[in-house]
Amino acid sequence: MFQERKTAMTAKRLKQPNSRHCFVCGVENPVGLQLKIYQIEEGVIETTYTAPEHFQGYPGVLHGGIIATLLDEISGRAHMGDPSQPRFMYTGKLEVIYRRNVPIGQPLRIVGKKLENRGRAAQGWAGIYDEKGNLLAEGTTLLFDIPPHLLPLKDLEELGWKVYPD
Ligand SMILES: CCCCCCCCCCCCCCCC(=O)SCCNC(=O)CCNC(=O)[C@H](O)C(C)(C)COP(=O)(O)OP(=O)(O)OC[C@H]1O[C@@H](n2cnc3c(N)ncnc32)[C@H](O)[C@@H]1OP(=O)(O)O
Repeated sequence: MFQERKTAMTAKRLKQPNSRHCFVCGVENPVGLQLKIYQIEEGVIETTYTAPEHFQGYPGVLHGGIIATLLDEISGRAHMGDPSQPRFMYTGKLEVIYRRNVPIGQPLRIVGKKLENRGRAAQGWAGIYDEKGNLLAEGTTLLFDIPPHLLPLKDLEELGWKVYPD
C-alpha cells in the first residue's frame, strides 16, 4: 500500500539528507533507525518504518520512547526545507498523544508538517499511521533555530550530511 503511494508521488518526492551518526537518520549508526525521509511537498515530509522486536515495551507494542523519538525527528525535519540551505532546529518541547498502540513488525507511515513560524522559533507536527491510515500517535514540537556558532555548515559533508541515493 505504501509502495503504491510512493510511486504515485515520485514526481514530487525529494529525498532529504541523512547524517552519519544520528540515532534516527545516521547511515552508519548500527543501532539507529536509519530512516529515509522524503519531502512530498513544501513543509510536508514522510518516511516509512517497521519497528523491530527489540524496540517493544508491552508485547507487540512499540515502546513510547521510540514513538516520541520518531515524532520528534519527523516534526523537526518538516522545517528543514531546501537541502542546500537546511534549517537545523533544536527541540525545546515535545507533546505526544498516544492514541492507539503502535505495533511492532508492521509497516508504519510517519508524516511531518511545518506549523507556524515565530522568528527563531517554530512549531512542528508529526503523526504515525498504520497501513490502513489510522492515526496511532501524534506529536507537536516547539523548535528553536540552532545558534549559528554551533552550526559548522561548512563541515556538513564531513559530518556525512548529504543526500544518499536510494
Ligand atoms: C550541527 C549540524 C549537524 C548536521 C548533521 C546532523 C544532523 C542530525 C539530524 C537532525 C535532526 C535531529 C532532530 C532531533 C531533535 C533533537 O533531538 S534536538 C536535541 C534535544 N534538544 C535540545 O538539546 C535543546 C536544549 N535546549 C536548548 O538548547 C535551549 O533551551 C533552547 C531550546 C535553544 C532555548 O534556549 P534559548 O534560545 O536560550 O531560549 P530563551 O531565549 O531562554 O527563550 C526564548 C523563548 O522561548 C521559551 N522557551 C525556551 N525554552 C523553552 C522550552 N524548552 N519550552 C518552551 N518554551 C521555551 C522561553 O520561555 C522564551 O519565551 P518568551 O519569554 O520569549 O515568551
